[in-house]
Amino acid sequence: MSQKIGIIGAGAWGTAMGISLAKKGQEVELWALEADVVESINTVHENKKFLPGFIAPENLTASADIKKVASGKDFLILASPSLYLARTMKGLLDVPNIADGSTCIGILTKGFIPSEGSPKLILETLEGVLPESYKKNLVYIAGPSHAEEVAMGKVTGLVAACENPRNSIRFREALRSKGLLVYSSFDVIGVQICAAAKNVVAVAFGCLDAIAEKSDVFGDNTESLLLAAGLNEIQIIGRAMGATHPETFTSISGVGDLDVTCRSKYGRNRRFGHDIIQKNILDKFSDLDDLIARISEIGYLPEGAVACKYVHQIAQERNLRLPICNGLFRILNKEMQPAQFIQEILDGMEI
Ligand SMILES: NC(=O)C1=CN([C@@H]2O[C@H](COP(=O)(O)OP(=O)(O)OC[C@H]3O[C@@H](n4cnc5c(N)ncnc54)[C@H](O)[C@@H]3O)[C@@H](O)[C@H]2O)C=CC1
Ligand SMILES: O=C(CO)COP(=O)(O)O
Repeated sequence: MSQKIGIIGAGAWGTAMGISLAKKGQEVELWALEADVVESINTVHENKKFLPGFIAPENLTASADIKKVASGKDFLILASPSLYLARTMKGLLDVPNIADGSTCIGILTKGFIPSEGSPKLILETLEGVLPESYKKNLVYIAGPSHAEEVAMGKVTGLVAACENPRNSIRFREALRSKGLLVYSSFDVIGVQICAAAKNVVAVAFGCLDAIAEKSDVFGDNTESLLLAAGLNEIQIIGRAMGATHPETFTSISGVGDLDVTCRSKYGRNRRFGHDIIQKNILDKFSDLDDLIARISEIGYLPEGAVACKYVHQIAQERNLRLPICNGLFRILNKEMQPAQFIQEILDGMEI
């Protein structure tokens, strides 16, 4: 039976998910901030700005009216970048099917949300904003899933994490197709940490990858060393923040997503690491706060740069030893030259 699905955020990932769902026959409406994105999806069935080259079925439509997109939907999928997610959600609280809790909500965003105290996880933040009935009922969806490959229908595995198994199963059934395999998890904290922190490691990986291209000292072996040490740091953060299932880190949402984000040609965090070394992209920013405030000037979205600020704060507050994440923080904050970076983190990391 066709279900009504709204997607908030027509970037590459929201659009690719919309294409996948529409191909399944679901009725999908996408909210786009940009008028030209609405226009291009509704006329030529392509998101020319964020996912060019992929044609959507006609049952995927777009609108600039966010409340209309959220209204009357069985499922609502949030796909905004972490910087805008909480603000965007607050604009939807008076939509009747959200106010009464009848729409099942899933989140695709990867990152942390700043707060007055310690940075928060996404579900924790949204639970603080949404009606009480959404507590323990939001579904967090992550895994190794570059938008381009999902839009192509390449076989992809996702994890739907929720403390209420009824909701993860509802999302699993709604999303799954021949190309999209969806598994359930109860470890909402572990899956969120993996999704946010792997982006930080992937920026560091991109730096190493660019350095290794011209190096007699670093190569593929060194990259695997960084990847394994990065997974170790992700586990340290996860354990400190309350991940409940150790196997999350070795699942597709852990090592799987870390691997694809570090190694895929589509990876933007990896690309950002490359651009730090090859294009001196940090030259135009004074420090990490300046970079985050002007992130759109990069021209693509490296969530790992934003998450790095919050991982650093969490590490300081909880006294966590994270040489890769903290080393990258010092680079992005202009406290250390990229050239020093790799050797320093290799000297300091533990596997
Ligand atoms: N692209 C991918 O392959 C995947 C992305 N994700 C995650 O999905 C989230 C969204 O990423 P993408 O779709 O790739 O983004 P994108 O880089 O393709 O698009 C940027 C998005 O930001 C929105 N935006 C810009 N300024 C805004 C504002 N002031 N208020 C609200 N929205 C604003 C744009 O409308 C657009 O939807 C991120 O957290 C990302 O880590 C997760 C898995 C895969
Ligand atoms: O989360 C992703 C893949 O699972 C996307 O990673 P990038 O943002 O680095 O492209």
